[in-house]
Amino acid sequence: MVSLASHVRGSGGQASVMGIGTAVPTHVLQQSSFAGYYFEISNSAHMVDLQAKFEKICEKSSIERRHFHMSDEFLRSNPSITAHQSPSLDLRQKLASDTVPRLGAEAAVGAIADWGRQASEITHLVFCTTSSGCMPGFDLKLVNLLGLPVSTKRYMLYQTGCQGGGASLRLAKDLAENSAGARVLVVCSEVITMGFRGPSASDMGNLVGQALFGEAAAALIVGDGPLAGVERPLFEVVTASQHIIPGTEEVVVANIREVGITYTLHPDVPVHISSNVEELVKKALLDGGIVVEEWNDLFWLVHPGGRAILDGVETVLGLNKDKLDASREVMRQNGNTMSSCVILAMDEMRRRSKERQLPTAGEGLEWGLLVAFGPGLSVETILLRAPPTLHAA
Ligand SMILES: CCCCCCCCCCCCCCCCCC(=O)SCCNC(=O)CCNC(=O)[C@H](O)C(C)(C)COP(=O)(O)OP(=O)(O)OC[C@H]1O[C@@H](n2cnc3c(N)ncnc32)[C@H](O)[C@@H]1OP(=O)(O)O
Repeated sequence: MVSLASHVRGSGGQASVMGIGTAVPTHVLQQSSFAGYYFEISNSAHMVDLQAKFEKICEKSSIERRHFHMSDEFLRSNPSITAHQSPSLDLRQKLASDTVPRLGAEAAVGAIADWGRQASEITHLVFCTTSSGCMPGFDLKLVNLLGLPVSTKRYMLYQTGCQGGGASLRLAKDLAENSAGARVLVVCSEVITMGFRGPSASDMGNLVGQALFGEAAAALIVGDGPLAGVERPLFEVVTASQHIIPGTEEVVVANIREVGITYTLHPDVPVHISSNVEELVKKALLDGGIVVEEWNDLFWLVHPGGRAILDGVETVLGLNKDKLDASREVMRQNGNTMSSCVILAMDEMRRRSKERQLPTAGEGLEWGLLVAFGPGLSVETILLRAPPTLHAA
C-alpha cells in the first residue's frame, strides 16, 4: 500500500512529462554474433582467448541487439577507430557532431508529435550528451534543425554519463516549475563513436563497455499546468534528487583523450549500486512524503546500466521478477545507451501499459521511482506519479 503524508500535493501544480519520443540508428548488430564481428573488424581475430572471454561477456549481458551509425565499410576504412589506442579524436568528434544532433532531432520530433502542440511553443531546451564537447553546442544545432524559436532558453549538459536522463529531467522540472507557462524540450542523444575501439587484454573495462554500450536518442516534453483537452500528463515529476555514493569516485571514469573517450568500469559497480540503492530510494520517498509498505507497490524505471546492475537492484529490494521488465526490454533491444536509456525505459513502460489498457502509464500503478546512475558514482532518484490515462476511462 502507498499512502501520502499531509503536505503532499498529489496531483497538479508540478512538472509533468507530456510527450515522449525515441530514435535509433538503422544499422543493427545482433549480440549473438557481435564477438566475431568485433574481433574481425578490429583485425584482432588472432586474440582467440580474449575473443572467447568477450563472447562470454556478450552472452551474459542479456542484450539481443544494438544500433549503430558506423557502417562496416566505414570501420574497415578507418583503422584509427578500430585500433585499441590510435590518435583519432578529430575524426570521432566530426562523426559525433553530425550524428548526435540529427538523432536527437528525430527523437524530439517524435516527442513533439506525442505532446500534440507546435515546436514554436517550446520555451526551453535541455540537451544532454556524453558523446561530444563542442561549441556552439548541439543545443544550438537542434534549434536550427527543428526550427525552434531563436529565443529558446538553452541548457547543454555534457559528460553526465548514464545518469544524464535523470539529471535532465531534474533540471527540466526546476525550469518548468519556476517559469510560468514553460514547455521544456529535453533531448538525450548518445552515439558510441567516441568510445568504440578494438580489444586489449590489459583493458577489460573497455571490453565490457564494447559489449554493453549502444546508440539511441530520447526526448521529453516537460511542463507545469497541462492545458485541458490539449496536453496529457503521463508522469508527474514529484521530487528529484541527486546523491554521490561516497568512496566510489574511481569506479566509473571516462576521459576525452587523443584516442577518443577512454573509460574504466570497475567490476564492483553493480555491488556499489545495490548496496546503496535502498537508502537512496527511502530518502526520495521521505522527501516526497510517500509511505510505502512494499517496494512492489511502486513502478520502477531503473537505468539499464548492465544485467548485473538490474539483478542487484531487483534482489536487494525484493522486487518481483516483472518489476524491471521495461528496463530489461530496453537493454535487450538497445544495450546501455547512456543518458537516453532510462527515458527509453519510460517510453517502453508507457507503451506496455497502453497495450494492456492499464489505468496509468506506470503499469497501472500511481506511484513509482526513476533511478539513474553514472560516474561519481552519482545517483538520480526521481519520484513519479502516474495520473489516470484517458484510454482507461
Ligand atoms: C560496439 C560497442 C561500442 C561501445 C563503445 C562505448 C562507448 C562509450 C563511450 C563513453 C563511455 C562513458 C562511460 C560512462 C557511462 C557511465 C554510466 C554507466 O552506466 S556505467 C556502466 C555500468 N555498467 C557496468 O558497470 C556493467 C555491470 N556489469 C554487468 O552487467 C555484468 O558484469 C556483465 C553483463 C558485464 C557480465 O555478466 P556477469 O554475470 O558479471 O558475467 P561473469 O561473472 O561470467 O563475468 C564475465 C567476465 O567478465 C569480467 N568482468 C565483468 N565486469 C568487469 C569489469 N567491469 N571489468 C573487468 N572485467 C569484468 C569477469 O571478471 C569475468 O571474467 P573471468 O572471470 O571470466 O576472467
